[in-house]
Order: sequence, then structure tokens, then C-alpha cells
Amino acid sequence: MSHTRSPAEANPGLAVRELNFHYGAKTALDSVSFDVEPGTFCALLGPNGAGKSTLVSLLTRLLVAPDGEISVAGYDLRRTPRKALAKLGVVFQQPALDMGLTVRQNMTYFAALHGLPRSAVPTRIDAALDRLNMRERAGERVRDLNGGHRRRMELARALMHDPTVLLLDEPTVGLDAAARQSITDHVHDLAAQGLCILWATHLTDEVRDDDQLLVLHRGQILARGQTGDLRGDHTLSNWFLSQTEVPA
Ligand SMILES: Nc1ncnc2c1ncn2[C@@H]1O[C@H](COP(=O)(O)OP(=O)(O)OP(=O)(O)O)[C@@H](O)[C@H]1O
Repeated sequence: MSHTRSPAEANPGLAVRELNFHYGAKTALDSVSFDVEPGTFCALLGPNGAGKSTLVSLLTRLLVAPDGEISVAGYDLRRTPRKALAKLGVVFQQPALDMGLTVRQNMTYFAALHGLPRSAVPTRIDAALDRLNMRERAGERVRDLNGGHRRRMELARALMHDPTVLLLDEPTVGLDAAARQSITDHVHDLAAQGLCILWATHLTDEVRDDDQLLVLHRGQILARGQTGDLRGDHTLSNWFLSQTEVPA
């Protein structure tokens, strides 16, 4: 069955149009619209309670919005969910790894969940681990890895099915400064290789001046654009506070 492409589906990366979501009487997202093009690192910056997790849940279809439109790599998430989700990689806030299995065993298990052809799995795993400089860790048990390497493994796992869009929900929670830096560097490299990245965070020091920025506050997009242009002469932290502070 064919259908007319919507404006959102014209974006080969991620497109969101007029998304609303309510928990009972509580509005969590209010007319949220944005685009992230391939080859772009886009930070979704919002204080606690802004609606970031709700948005991630809608993008991954854990929740379904009553209206609005989401398109992943040109596939509408409502009309063609399997195709859209096949183009989406996700790193959730809470690690989901079997500590007793090796890196390769964890990834093999995940490949099966994705329905990747058995014969292709070893090559896919090696390629994904190479992208994160993790191949030499393939035989180690996850419990023996440090927090930074565990996260890198999860990133590699999220890339195994070759997604176009990569979604990360506060991926540096619980990591020390060096590991945080390493993960942010790796994910910027992935954007430079052509991936479309949406990185949800409440930490301004994870955002660079040439990143795209979406500021989410109380369910609404308050600002969008290139980070350096938006912050002007202010530090990002001060500018962000001025955007999101609640008058006393
Ligand atoms: N299950 C729920 N029932 C009712 N309200 C909810 C529920 N989940 C979230 N909310 C509310 O919706 C709003 C958005 O929450 P959400 O968790 O999406 O924000 P967030 O930006 O991810 O915050 P955090 O960084 O603290 O996780 C908040 O006001 C929150 O209290």
C-alpha cells in the first residue's frame, strides 16, 4: 500500500511534528516539533521533569501519542512501525546487560532479538565493536568491565542493526569524568560518520558549540538552533538557566 509522504517523512533522519502527551491531567509534552538531519549531533537539553524521558518513550514506541507525527529515516512510526524501529538504535538510561555473559555473548543475544540473520551476526558484532574501539574486549565478561566500557559496549550493541538514528537517554549517568568524555567523543564521531544523533541530557557541559540544541522545558521546546549561536556571549550553563528558571 502506498501513501503520500508527509513533510516529516521527507527528512531522512528524525522528524517530530506536533507531539502532545498527557499523564492524566498532567501535560508532559505540548506541541513538540523538531528535525534532526543525518550527520548531526543534536542535544536535547532539559531540566528534571522537562519531558525528555516521555519523548524518548514516544520515539521508541514504549508509549504511543494520541496525535502528532514521528518519522525515522523517512518511515512514519505510526503507519510503518517495524520499518521505523529497524532504523532506530537506542541506549537507555539504565544499563540492560547480563553481567555474567561476555561482551560477544550479550551482543549475540541482542542480535537474535533483532532478527539479524545468524550467518551475519559475527561480522556485525565485530564491525559494531570496531566502531567503538571495543573489539579486544569481546571475550571479557561484562562484570569485569568498568562503567565506561560497559556503556561503549551498549553503544556498539545499539549500532549492530545499522540504524540511521541513534537515541541516547542521559547515557553518562553514573560515569566518571574521563568515561563521560570518552562516550561524548565517541558519539560525536558517530555523528561525523553520518548518523543522526539525539542525546538527551540535563548537563550543559556535554554540549558543544557546533552541536544542534533543543531546549525542552515543561513539555515545550523553548529554543532550537546551533548551540554557539544560541548562547551568544553567555556560558551555556548561564544561558540555559536564564531560559529555564522559574520566577520566584
Ligand atoms: N507515569 C507518570 N504519571 C504522571 N506524571 C508523570 C509520569 N511520568 C512522568 N510524569 C510527569 O511528566 C513530566 C515529564 O516527565 P519526564 O520523566 O518525561 O521528564 P524528564 O525530562 O525525563 O525528567 P528526568 O530527567 O527527571 O527523568 C514531569 O512533570 C513528570 O512528573
